[in-house]
Amino acid sequence: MIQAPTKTTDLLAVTGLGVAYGDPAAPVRAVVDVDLTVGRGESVGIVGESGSGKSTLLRALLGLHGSGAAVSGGIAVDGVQLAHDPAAMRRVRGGTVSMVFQDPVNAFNPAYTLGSQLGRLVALHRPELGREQRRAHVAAMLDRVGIPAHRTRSHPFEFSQGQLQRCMIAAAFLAGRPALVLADEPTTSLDVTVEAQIVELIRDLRAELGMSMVLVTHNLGLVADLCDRVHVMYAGRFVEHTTIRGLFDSPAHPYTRALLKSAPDLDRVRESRGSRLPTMRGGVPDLAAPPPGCPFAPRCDEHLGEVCDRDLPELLPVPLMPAARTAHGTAPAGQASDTLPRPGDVRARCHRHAASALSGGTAVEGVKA
Ligand SMILES: Nc1ncnc2c1ncn2[C@@H]1O[C@H](COP(=O)(O)OP(=O)(O)OP(=O)(O)O)[C@@H](O)[C@H]1O
Repeated sequence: MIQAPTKTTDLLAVTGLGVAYGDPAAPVRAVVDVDLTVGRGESVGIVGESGSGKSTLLRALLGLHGSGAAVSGGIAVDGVQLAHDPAAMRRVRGGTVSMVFQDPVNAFNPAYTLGSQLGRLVALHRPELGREQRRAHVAAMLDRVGIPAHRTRSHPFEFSQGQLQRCMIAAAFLAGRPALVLADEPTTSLDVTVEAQIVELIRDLRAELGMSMVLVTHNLGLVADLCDRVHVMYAGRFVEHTTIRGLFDSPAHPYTRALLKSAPDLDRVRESRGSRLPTMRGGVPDLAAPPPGCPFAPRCDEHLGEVCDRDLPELLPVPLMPAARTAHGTAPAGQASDTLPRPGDVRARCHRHAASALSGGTAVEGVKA
């Protein structure tokens, strides 16, 4: 049985992380100045549109960004700095920190049976186990994720996508003793019923084993199901950091509000009766030549004027809206009040909030943040 981590310091501490691809003279800045901490046993979501840099960020945490990328900033796991130390990164990759990839089909080698691939992983991360113990461990791993042990003799192409995703979850959560699992869109390739089963499996394994998780997704419902707090990412930067309750009840950044409005749900689909569902206008800017000022300004419905086009806003604490403050004092029965946003929980990168803080509540046209 894998033991839950016990120390209280942050397990993951990312500071000023940057990842740039391509020509250094005109780089694609896929991740810019990202700070991220994950405590022991905590689950943190990262949401944003396609192309906002989520997968690049996650891959960089394990040094999987590829040789064409320039990485700057710090990545510390358990207090050990990994960012510019490939040997240290190799020591934690797959062991202390493991990863669930988006596409389970391409994550396995079609030429080898599942048992041999999982067996090699176990041998790498549990060298103390002998051959028979290793076999038993692989069978137990598969059994835990709902795959019959005799399927160790099958090849990856003999499994459905959902079964393969279960196998990948077994590899990430159970082959070694990970303290942190990075999950990149773990349900994107699955239909809704299988998605629900996989979400339940991940939730159960985390509850049982106590590991931390960073979950990257464009699916806000998945974040609500699996995370404690969330960062919203746009054009390579974090633009909002909030609690799950804060995300849905009092989103602070205009981009977060636009994301929530664009998320399809059954009620909205029913109401629209064939008319167009709301979408966000425009697209993520070219990350090789982002607009000056706030990168969301050209698409923002709450644009304040020149300041948004000129100055990049800082990530600042957001004063809670009255509704969120009230909600905090009156948590519904069964709802832990610490899941609700508290003053200081929410930070957003938006001139609107800087203006509001400076003027005592009223947004001011053209204010300098
Ligand atoms: N290997 C690479 N070489 C050059 N540019 C890249 C590379 N990988 C990603 N990018 C660019 O980095 C930016 C961010 O891509 P990334 O895949 O991280 O976004 P994402 O938010 O994860 O999107 P998705 O949800 O579609 O995976 C995009 O502009 C993409 O074209």
